[in-house]
Amino acid sequence: MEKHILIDRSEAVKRFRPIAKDSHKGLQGHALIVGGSYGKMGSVCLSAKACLKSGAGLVTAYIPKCGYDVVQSVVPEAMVLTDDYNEHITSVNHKLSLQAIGFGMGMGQDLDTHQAMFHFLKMNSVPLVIDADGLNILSENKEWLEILPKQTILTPHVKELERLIGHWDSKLEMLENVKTFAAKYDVIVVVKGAPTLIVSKNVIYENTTGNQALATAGSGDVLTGIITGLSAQHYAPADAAILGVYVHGLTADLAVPETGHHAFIASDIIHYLGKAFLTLEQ
Ligand SMILES: NC(=O)C1=CN([C@@H]2O[C@H](COP(=O)(O)OP(=O)(O)OC[C@H]3O[C@@H](n4cnc5c(N)ncnc54)[C@H](OP(=O)(O)O)[C@@H]3O)[C@@H](O)[C@H]2O)[C@@H](O)CC1
Ligand SMILES: Nc1ncnc2c1ncn2[C@@H]1O[C@H](COP(=O)(O)OP(=O)(O)O)[C@@H](O)[C@H]1O
Ligand SMILES: [Mg+2]
Repeated sequence: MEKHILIDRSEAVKRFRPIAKDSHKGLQGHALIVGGSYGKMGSVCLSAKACLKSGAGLVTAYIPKCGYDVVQSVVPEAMVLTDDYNEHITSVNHKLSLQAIGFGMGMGQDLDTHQAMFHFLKMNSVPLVIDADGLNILSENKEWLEILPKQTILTPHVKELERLIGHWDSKLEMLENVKTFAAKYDVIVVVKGAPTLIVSKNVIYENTTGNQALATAGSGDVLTGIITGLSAQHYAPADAAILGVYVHGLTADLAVPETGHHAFIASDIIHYLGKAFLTLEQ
């Protein structure tokens, strides 16, 4: 029989590791956030900042040239590498030693960007989180799923999931199809929604945190940053996904008594991350 596990505080605490007193930024992991295109650089800012605020020691953003001033100004803690091209990504060239990569937010789907993603996937062996246009490009090139690093984390919302695995008629059929897909390609699928479900090795995890305040632009970009930040700290991929989804939802639960549902925006997820992580240390 399949296992169905609710992600509650005890499941999160089981996985959470406080930061060691003698740690330093080198030990906290270096994450690369690859994404952005003209008009969608905010997605990278949100991801990079969430990644830092989840404990990653170093974060570099890899973006098209036009986003340089934006990311340097909005997230001064992050380093920035730029593509040769101005408005979208055409290659992913770096010589960094990395512990995790978050890929795809705001990236667009230009054909040059397809090529860049293919060459990147062929060369890359670093733990990977793929979101948004990274998923959309994969959906157009399904044979590339074979070259993903094992246990890559995919974070589709329902529409992105449908592009990836095709149509379903019931939630049961969707879950069956996601399980088959996850097993075939040895990936972890975070099916974002209300509630978010995580499918990993034939186990379905159902998140218990979060609310409708998260129905706001950029909240998925923040989740990708959080999961990438945890992956950079050597959390096993499933643990990074489970803990990431839990704290992401918890920020909204903690915030709503103060912000209400309407005024809560993706930056507030980042703002409340400290309070959310603190609940796990108590
Ligand atoms: N500030 C920035 O820079 C931001 C940049 N962003 C970047 O923009 C790019 C495009 O991403 P995207 O998700 O907006 O476009 P897309 O995949 O076509 O999905 C849209 C359609 O999907 C559906 N849908 C979505 N969620 C659903 C759900 N839970 N449950 C059910 N359906 C759902 C819904 O379809 P409908 O229901 O209207 O048929 C909706 O109209 C991407 O790179 C992203 O990173 C954004 O992150 C925003 C902030
Ligand atoms: N009504 C809701 N209840 C709980 N979580 C929600 C709700 N609406 C959206 N979310 C969460 O917000 C995030 C939205 O991600 P996504 O659609 O990728 O946003 P974006 O692309 O704008 O960053 C997901 O983590 C999803 O689970
Ligand atoms: Mg998204």
